[in-house]
Amino acid sequence: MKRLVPVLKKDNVNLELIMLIRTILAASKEIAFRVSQGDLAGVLGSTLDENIQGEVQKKLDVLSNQLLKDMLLDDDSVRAIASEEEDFVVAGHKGAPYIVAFDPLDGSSNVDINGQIGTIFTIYAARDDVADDSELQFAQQGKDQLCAGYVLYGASTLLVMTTGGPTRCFTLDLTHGGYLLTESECEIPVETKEFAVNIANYRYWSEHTKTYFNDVLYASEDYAGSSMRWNAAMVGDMHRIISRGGLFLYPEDSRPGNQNGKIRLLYEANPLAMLAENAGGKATAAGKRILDIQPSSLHQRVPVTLGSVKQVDEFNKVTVK
Ligand SMILES: O=P(O)(O)OC[C@H]1O[C@](O)(COP(=O)(O)O)[C@@H](O)[C@@H]1O
Ligand SMILES: [Mg+2]
Ligand SMILES: [Mg+2]
Repeated sequence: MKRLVPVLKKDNVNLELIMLIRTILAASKEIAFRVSQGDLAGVLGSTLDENIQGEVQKKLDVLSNQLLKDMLLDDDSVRAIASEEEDFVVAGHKGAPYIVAFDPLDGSSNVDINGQIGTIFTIYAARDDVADDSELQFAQQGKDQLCAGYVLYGASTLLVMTTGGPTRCFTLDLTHGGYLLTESECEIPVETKEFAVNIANYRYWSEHTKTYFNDVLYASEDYAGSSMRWNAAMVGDMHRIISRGGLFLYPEDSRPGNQNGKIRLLYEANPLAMLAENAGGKATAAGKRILDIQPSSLHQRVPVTLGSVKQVDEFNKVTVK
């Protein structure tokens, strides 16, 4: 089985970027260990604090954020970082080449039930035309990501990553502690009958979104025999789609603050959109290619339609007017 670094070298990834990726993965191994210890290490449960999104932070949200933040700010190739759990951009090393954004723990509501959780990350080139700690560092379109990936803390710890080429899957080998290549080129089937959505939100959806469910998913013969899955962790739903196809939906809805849904552009939608596209899938927001969206704020949300090309197109045909 091929190890991570030789694979990245063969992909012509420069050494400095390889070293930065290794920093992120070193933090992910520490998080994987803490997650596996669960109550033994007292890491389950919530804190009394809220993040800028108004979400009560889990202890593991805070712990995984601190691990990534400390290791990244210790890396002298990092100019700045942004995180779901940090209100603002945190400056790193002056003149350094890269900036990193991350969702330290995706699927937080699964922490206390031993459900699927993960870490999502993305790397861009640092901008020299704005201040190191300016939000504008991260006002870059998703198509300019240098690297995007997630680590899934499931039965096995998996890394799914692209550096602009194929989306590849690596498995953490606990015997020597390294990630080994287990899927060289992930491919999302163009057409499937599986979809992922929190159906409990139906009442808050737009008429167009309801029409897609009523007329397409529930009524059309094409979807007879289809099945629904919802992991309550986008990384988990994403990994199923990377593995066997399907559609992930988090539409906008009428609840306060959800006019653009729940998923954050910078450290959730953009990295997963790049992985999906490089695996032959598609990722849109209200019909627009997510990777073409010009970001306007650090924690902005976008409605997400991601997965098998045929299903994404069908959803947009019905819902985008
Ligand atoms: O609670 P809901 O509405 O089902 O939302 C679940 C979604 O929220 C998220 O958990 C948000 O991410 P965080 O856990 O990182 O806050 C997604 O992973 C998941 O797809
Ligand atoms: Mg998340
Ligand atoms: Mg999170």
